[in-house]
Amino acid sequence: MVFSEIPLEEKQVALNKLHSIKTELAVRNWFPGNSGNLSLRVGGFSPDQFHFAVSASGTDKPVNTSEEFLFADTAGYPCETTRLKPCKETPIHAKIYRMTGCGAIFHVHTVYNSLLSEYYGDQGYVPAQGIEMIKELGIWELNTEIQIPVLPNYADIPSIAKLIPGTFKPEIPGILLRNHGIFAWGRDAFEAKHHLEAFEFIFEVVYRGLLLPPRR
Ligand SMILES: CSCCC(=O)C(=O)COP(=O)(O)O
Ligand SMILES: [Zn+2]
Repeated sequence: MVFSEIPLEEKQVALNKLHSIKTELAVRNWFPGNSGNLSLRVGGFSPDQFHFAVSASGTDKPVNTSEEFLFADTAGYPCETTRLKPCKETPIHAKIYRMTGCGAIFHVHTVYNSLLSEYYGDQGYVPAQGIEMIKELGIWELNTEIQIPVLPNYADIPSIAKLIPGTFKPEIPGILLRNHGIFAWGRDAFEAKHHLEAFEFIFEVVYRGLLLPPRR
């Protein structure tokens, strides 16, 4: 489907949805220092052609303006005339859409995801086991260990995007950038938010668990 064929109504619904999620996550202080970005796919999907609404770069997320989002194409380029620039991590969003066919991707920097991605960065994943919240990622095996991939935090974002296929685990709807933040995705905005919340809960449990003294 070409961009102009996507109904205006669908585009407006996507923008409204992203705006309300942005507001909700900002209240939790999940966008400190202008960090983080959000995207939501619109129209049909094929790995070679899709479009998504994405945060404009450098916006102060807790502040509401009329210039928060724009639409980008498969390559991450704007597909409309706008003075806004897509977020710096748009090539990562585009790569995740291409690989997963998901419907929404949310990226946040938090203290827990930053600390754990650095702590476990050398081994390339954050391990988590026996935490009930893992079920919210759609993984129901009892006491299973999940491994949340950690990618290097290169300054050149397309170089990070190229590494995604090598670390991608279809059962884990998220990846970390080392000492940077998480990208969590889902079939739609509801599921992506749900996954993001589950990851952040898991990170807090893992982090706090590392601080507990050994049992006597
Ligand atoms: C401390 S923010 C550095 C850029 C970044 O990682 C981010 O998530 C925000 O980038 P944007 O282009 O969306 O402003
Ligand atoms: Zn970031």
